[in-house]
Amino acid sequence: MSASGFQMPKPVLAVEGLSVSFDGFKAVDDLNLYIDRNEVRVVIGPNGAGKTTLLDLICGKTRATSGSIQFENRELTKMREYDIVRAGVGRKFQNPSIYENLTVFENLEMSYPAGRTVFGALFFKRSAEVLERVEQVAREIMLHEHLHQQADLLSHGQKQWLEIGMLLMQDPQLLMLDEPVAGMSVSERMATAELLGRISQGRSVLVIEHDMEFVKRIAHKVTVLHQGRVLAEGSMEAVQNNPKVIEVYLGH
Ligand SMILES: Nc1ncnc2c1ncn2[C@@H]1O[C@H](COP(=O)(O)OP(=O)(O)OP(=O)(O)O)[C@@H](O)[C@H]1O
Repeated sequence: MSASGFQMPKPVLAVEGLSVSFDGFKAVDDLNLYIDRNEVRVVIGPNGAGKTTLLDLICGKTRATSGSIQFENRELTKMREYDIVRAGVGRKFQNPSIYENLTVFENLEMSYPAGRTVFGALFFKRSAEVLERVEQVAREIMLHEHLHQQADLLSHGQKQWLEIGMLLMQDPQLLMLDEPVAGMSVSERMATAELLGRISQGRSVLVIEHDMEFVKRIAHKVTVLHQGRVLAEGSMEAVQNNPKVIEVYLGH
């Protein structure tokens, strides 16, 4: 606490001294990263910098060799993948994993957390609460007019939004997205930038992205990874003008 008694809000995610080695090769090397609520953080860096591995570590897919990942006062490095999801961490991979033969509505509905008991999961009903949540999320992801459309008929961008919607059904406090606009049209990119701005309200969003125009549009702060370490961090402008970043990444 400072002399004035003002206390900085604690970051939602605090990654400290995080390392992972694969056969002696350090893919992530003594990494520190802090993300606040309402923040959209973008991680950039050359191929092999450790970006995907960082997300794998946070969601429990890969186990850290050392270091800690504190998420809302819970230590994620000791938790199973499933429990990390339940703790409020959602992750979208590059390829959408929606059910193509189901409607938008059904895809969203089945992503609603089905209650805490086995009984709740088995006798899950279309309660008013679920309906309301589906409609709310569908509006958020711009698919409310497509609720009863089969998912395979959606555009590539709409499929990506649907998957984001499926994650939002669980109301994660941290949402991680790996190259969310890959393959999208210009107008879909613009709409996705606005979508990310909306969904960061009240939560934290961590994005891996190579498209610098898109990064500029969405990032509150940018972290540049290089060889598993943080090379630079700050505003897009500061990072873009950083000679070390230009040398290893942006100058190519
Ligand atoms: N399970 C694994 N076993 C061995 N090596 C791995 C494993 N996962 C990642 N690596 C290595 O770790 C390094 C970092 O990979 P990572 O995929 O995290 O990079 P990235 O920054 O996401 O790159 P890209 O932009 O190409 O996706 C690479 O050299 C990769 O080959």
